[in-house]
Amino acid sequence: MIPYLQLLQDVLDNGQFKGDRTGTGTYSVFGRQVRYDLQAGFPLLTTKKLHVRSILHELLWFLSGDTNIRYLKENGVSIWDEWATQEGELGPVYGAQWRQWKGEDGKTYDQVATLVEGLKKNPSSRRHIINGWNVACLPDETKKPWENAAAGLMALPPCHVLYQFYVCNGKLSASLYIRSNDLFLGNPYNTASLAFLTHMLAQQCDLEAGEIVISIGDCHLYANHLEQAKLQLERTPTALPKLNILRKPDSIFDYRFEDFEVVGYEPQGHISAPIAI
Ligand SMILES: Nc1nc(=O)c2c([nH]1)NC[C@@H]1CN(c3ccc(C(=O)N[C@@H](CCC(=O)O)C(=O)O)cc3)CN21
Ligand SMILES: O=c1ccn([C@H]2C[C@H](O)[C@@H](COP(=O)(O)O)O2)c(=O)[nH]1
Repeated sequence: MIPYLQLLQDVLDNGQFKGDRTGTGTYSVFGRQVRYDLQAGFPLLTTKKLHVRSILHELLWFLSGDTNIRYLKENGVSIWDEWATQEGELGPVYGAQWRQWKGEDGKTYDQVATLVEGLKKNPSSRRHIINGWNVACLPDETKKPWENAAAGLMALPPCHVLYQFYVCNGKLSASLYIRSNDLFLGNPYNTASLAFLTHMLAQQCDLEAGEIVISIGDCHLYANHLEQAKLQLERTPTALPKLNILRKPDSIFDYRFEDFEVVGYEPQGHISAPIAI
């Protein structure tokens, strides 16, 4: 996970301070790219312990098209609690746009099903995209996330906005644009989630997993994460774990939590950091 640690150092060295929506303040750089070869190991941070359960359940929840935190809470995952309404609603966030993008004609579009079909039938295509940025559903910036959700708008606009997939020489690679990235808390989740998704899609399409490439717009460290970032940089990264998927489900929508086994994940201790809401 050297590219991640280099990015942390980059932001510590070059980040400019600016205020932000949450009132916390961040140090940021604009426009960065990191890449990981999935054949070299599964990209989980070893310089702090990540809650892999949360990452995997969140991805399965996105893929199911669900936008209520009930499923996450039933599985002990609390990472979306702060943005939801009392009823657990987040409005039409990722799951809704991925699986039920609403067209003007009342028709809904399943971008994930279309993606898998396209990867299988027309692998050389340059149009393998999932896009979360549905302008009609963006929140009213003057309202709180849960107020927007209650009004049927997204609680937060998507951060991991645009996914593109690429098939070459029997390998599936993925590129993700993240418009705004919380480098200490969000980025490690986004990286591992993209890696899980790429392995799942590769399995469904009888391909090997290739590379993941992450391009970041506003790449920031919250002002109250600086000490944690420095502590992590004092640590030496160790060998990456390996992902085993224990069966081949019938479709991309049939994966269960128990199907995944991460072998050899031996991270250093967890480093806690406050989340900016
Ligand atoms: N400020 C901010 N950063 C984010 O990364 C973020 C948001 N907001 N809002 C929406 C989602 C929710 N995500 C989150 C939310 C919380 C954690 C977090 O607190 N992680 C802890 C462990 C918590 C757990 O997994 O139970 C960590 O130490 O990684 C991570 C990602 C990513 N997103
Ligand atoms: O997957 C995610 C989701 C969210 N984030 C971070 C990036 C920002 O710190 C906040 C969102 O605030 P905005 O004002 O909407 O940019 O959440 C992330 O890193 N990854």
